[in-house]
Amino acid sequence: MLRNSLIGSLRQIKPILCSQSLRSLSNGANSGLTTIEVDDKSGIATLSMNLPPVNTLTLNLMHDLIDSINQIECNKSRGLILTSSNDKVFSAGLDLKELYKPDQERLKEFWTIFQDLWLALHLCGIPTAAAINGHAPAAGCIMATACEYRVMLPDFVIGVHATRFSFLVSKWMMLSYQSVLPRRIVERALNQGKLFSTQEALEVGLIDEVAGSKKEALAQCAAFIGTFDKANPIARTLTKRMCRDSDVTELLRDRAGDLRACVDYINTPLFQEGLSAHLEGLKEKK
Ligand SMILES: CC/C=C\C/C=C\CCCC/C=C/C(=O)SCCNC(=O)CCNC(=O)[C@H](O)C(C)(C)COP(=O)(O)OP(=O)(O)OC[C@H]1O[C@@H](n2cnc3c(N)ncnc32)[C@H](O)[C@@H]1OP(=O)(O)O
Repeated sequence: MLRNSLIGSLRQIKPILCSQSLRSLSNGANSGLTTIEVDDKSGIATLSMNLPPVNTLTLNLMHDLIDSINQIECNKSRGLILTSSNDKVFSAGLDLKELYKPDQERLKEFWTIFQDLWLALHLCGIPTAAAINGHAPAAGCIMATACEYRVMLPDFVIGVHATRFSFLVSKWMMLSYQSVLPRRIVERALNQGKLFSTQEALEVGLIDEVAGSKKEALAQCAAFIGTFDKANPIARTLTKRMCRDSDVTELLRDRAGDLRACVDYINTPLFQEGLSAHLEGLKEKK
């Protein structure tokens, strides 16, 4: 919807054609893996991921997230807060089972929808914030960095630890990380495969605030969204897009090339062996 129009022209505002009223958000044709609650007073929408046990980004969850982001934008909510219904995990990142000995066509679909989700979050016209109420490794962290503000609960971890199991990240994922953290910290953290504790994440600036509870985190995100009250919404949206233009263009200029590179890499023995060991490690943890 709004995001798709940007593929043609990043600087243009697409007229909002949606006709649903603000309070009538439903999950329509999606699989029900997300819920949307709109606060009557503030008009802010809370978008919760709800795929037990750990909100892995499966094809269906990513589809539902994109659908929900589009609905929230179309219904002219004042802002979007991304969070999780699970009280220990924000999101465990991409569904590793989709990457292990994958069916090639499904893998292409999977990677393409991951690109779509990143674009949907990155280009969302309204203010966005993440209430990180649990662990946020890998793509869980990338989703949070695509939002404009991050509030996290104590005693969890966040970061992109891909190199620990011989994964690479695409340049657009690195840019997302780099839009929040200084380049030298990103370089070191990506190379180390570092997962930051909540306190470390606050100290380096990966998150903006720590909250004592989910309720507080949601309130802090809402307060952040309220800071835009004096800005004209259209001017704000255009300015946000201008600020994000180079990162988004990096992906849009060659989406097919990114897809090819990822599919090729995922099919290498290096990747598959690292992934197999990682999956074993997750099983042995029990
Ligand atoms: C040019 C570029 C080239 C190439 C690109 C190539 C590659 C692309 C990859 C790019 C970057 C990667 C992005 C990703 O997001 S990969 C996903 C990485 N995520 C993880 O490694 C997280 C793993 N999970 C955990 O660490 C823990 O589960 C977590 C989140 C801390 C929660 O812990 P806990 O509450 O104790 O829960 P369990 O560990 O017991 O997990 C419950 C259950 O879920 C299964 N599971 C967990 N995470 C995943 C996952 N990501 N995918 C699939 N399944 C997962 C886990 O195995 C348990 O299953 P069980 O059946 O045993 O109950």
